[in-house]
Amino acid sequence: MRLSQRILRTPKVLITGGGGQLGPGLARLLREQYGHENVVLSDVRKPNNPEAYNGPWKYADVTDYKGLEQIIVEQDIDWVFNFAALLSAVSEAMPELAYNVNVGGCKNILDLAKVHNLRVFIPSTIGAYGPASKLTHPDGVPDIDIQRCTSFYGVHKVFVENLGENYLRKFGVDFRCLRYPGIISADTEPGGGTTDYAVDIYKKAVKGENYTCYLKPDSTLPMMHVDDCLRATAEFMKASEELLNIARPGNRCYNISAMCFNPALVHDSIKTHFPQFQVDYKIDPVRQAIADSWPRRFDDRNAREVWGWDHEYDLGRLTEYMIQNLGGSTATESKKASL
Ligand SMILES: NC(=O)c1ccc[n+]([C@@H]2O[C@H](COP(=O)([O-])OP(=O)(O)OC[C@H]3O[C@@H](n4cnc5c(N)ncnc54)[C@H](O)[C@@H]3O)[C@@H](O)[C@H]2O)c1
Ligand SMILES: C[C@@H](O)[C@H](N)C(=O)O
Repeated sequence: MRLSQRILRTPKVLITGGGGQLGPGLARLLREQYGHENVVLSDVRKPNNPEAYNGPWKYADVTDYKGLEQIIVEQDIDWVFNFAALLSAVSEAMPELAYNVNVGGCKNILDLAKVHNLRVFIPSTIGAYGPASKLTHPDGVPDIDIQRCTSFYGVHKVFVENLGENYLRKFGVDFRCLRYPGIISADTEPGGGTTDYAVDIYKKAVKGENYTCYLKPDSTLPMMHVDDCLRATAEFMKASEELLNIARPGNRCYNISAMCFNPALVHDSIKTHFPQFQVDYKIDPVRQAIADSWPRRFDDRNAREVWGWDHEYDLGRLTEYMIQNLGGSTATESKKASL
């Protein structure tokens, strides 16, 4: 009964925390697939992106259960993508608020999913693993590993991964979760994470300025182009409940991976287009400690085998994309222009 209802109609979607780095792009993608009126974008801050004006926009605070419930009922929501969060560096600076949003907000969403029969997507992160994982699995941390995190953000995410899977087992809530790498986008700002340097470095290069990096040159982390991340999210959310239940019963948290790099490698990649571009280093101890505790590589073979995940962007393609979309010219374009 529940399943057939979900299959028969176009889902009505709510994106919470939708005014950040990832929400606007997800809304754009889902509106192309399900129709503009069927995707409600929401946040606690005023609309700050063009997508907010391309369809319904609501104020929604994930720590306010009743307020969320009102939107879910009035808008007849079927699927929720909960993007509301405080990222790793901000969570270290504001741990109480971070707990309320990252844990309390997700608990509200899961409770509402139980009451109103929702499919729920809550992203997790490479930050859901602690220092032991990268030592035990230097070639790629797998989906199932000991998760002893040393950042508040990581601790919150691990709790929500486990709570979501327990709501699946005990109450049948259709909870889904992908552990994202650091995400790189050209048209939206990163929200205060440890991986933000990988966006900022391109902005400086395109402006013709040098960059001072807060992570060490060899701090390797898993990274991903935003289009790969959002496509994975949309595809995973569409995968049938039967497929996911049969493949890995009770288990709904998948790693996804595309590339791994560090500041020195991005610098080299940018220099193939801007040979004069310089990077120096002024280490931020808080973000460096977080980066040091995270996996350098991610093993995402379950996502690839079970529901067909694959990435499109590697570092070379990412660099070309960032330069073009931030208004610069790649080496090939500059060469053509000079002929
Ligand atoms: N961007 C990445 O590199 C990355 C990597 C791994 C996981 N993730 C996860 O993806 C999700 C989206 O990340 P993002 O980069 O867009 O984050 P972001 O920080 O850019 O945006 C988060 C949004 O949440 C909103 N918000 C804060 N408190 C809220 C509240 N009480 N109620 C509703 N909204 C609230 C903020 O206003 C902000 O617009 C998060 O769960 C994050 O942990 C992101
Ligand atoms: C990796 C991810 O969770 C986020 N970009 C952060 O650095 O906090």
